[in-house]
Amino acid sequence: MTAMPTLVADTGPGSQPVTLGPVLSIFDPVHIGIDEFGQPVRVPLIYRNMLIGGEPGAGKSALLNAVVAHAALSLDCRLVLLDGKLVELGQWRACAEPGGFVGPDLDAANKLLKRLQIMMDRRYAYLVDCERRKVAAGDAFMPYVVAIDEIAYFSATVGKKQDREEFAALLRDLVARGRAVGIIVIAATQRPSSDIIPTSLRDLFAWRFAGRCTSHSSSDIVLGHGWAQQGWTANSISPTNPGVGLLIAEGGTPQLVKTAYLDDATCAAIARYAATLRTTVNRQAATDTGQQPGAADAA
Ligand SMILES: Nc1ncnc2c1ncn2[C@@H]1O[C@H](COP(=O)(O)OP(=O)(O)OP(=O)(O)O)[C@@H](O)[C@H]1O
Repeated sequence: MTAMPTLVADTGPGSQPVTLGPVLSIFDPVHIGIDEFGQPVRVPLIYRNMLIGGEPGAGKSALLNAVVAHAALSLDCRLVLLDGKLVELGQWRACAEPGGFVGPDLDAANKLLKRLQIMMDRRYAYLVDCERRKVAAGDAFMPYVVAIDEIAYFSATVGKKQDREEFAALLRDLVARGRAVGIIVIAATQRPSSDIIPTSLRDLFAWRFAGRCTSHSSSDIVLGHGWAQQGWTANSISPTNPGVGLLIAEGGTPQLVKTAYLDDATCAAIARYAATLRTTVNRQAATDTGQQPGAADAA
């Protein structure tokens, strides 16, 4: 695990400081579950994106929550959450950036993605100035984890066509260009169809997880064309086994995974702990530098 500082929370006048930590790092691989041999499956997410698809109840939100839990506990990254269902990621709201949680509101989602796009452009300008190709651990610019549940809600369900198309274009740009500047997109959909995930978008996700799918073709839409014909299809996963799915990495072969599951109470407890850590570290940073978190991006 990447070494991170232990933090001391000041719990108020007259009380003893409480030591908080340890914490995680977004530069570490994220534990997402176990493989069919019971071995842990850990995926490096930095400089990568993850697509999660599958039928309703397949376990997509559970996987998304496991990844967001790691990100929330990683004080070296910022969190942005777009939740078309409001309650799937709602528990992590206090861990998100100020203004970084959007519920079922397409206008707000587009505004947030536009802000990220501007920040991405500025980060690229900075990298060009420094003659570098990507952000690194310890940079003034922290990685962002952008979690989206559910893509189709914003890109195909609500609002005006023009706004939905704007959402799809902004998402595509973030997924295509965000990696080098530390923007990691984790996006879930219960509609793995070619209108929601065209091949050109799918191929930009280095990690793809297909929970149970209703057909071979929707499994292929997540994993990549031709895998079902070779016997790798999320259509064969039992509907009574949520959380099981096929995970594929760029250029790799699918592997069967049972994802880690955090129930609501556990998510809430981790979220409270992570929010306390984040408040503490932001307060310390403001005291030490006189700057608010994210100041490097605003400069
Ligand atoms: N890894 C897991 N282990 C055990 N149970 C799981 C796991 N993942 C999901 N489940 C169970 O399946 C249920 C549905 O999971 P989840 O809400 O993540 O599905 P989903 O694919 O996001 O569904 P929807 O598209 O309808 O939101 C959970 O409430 C939980 O009971």
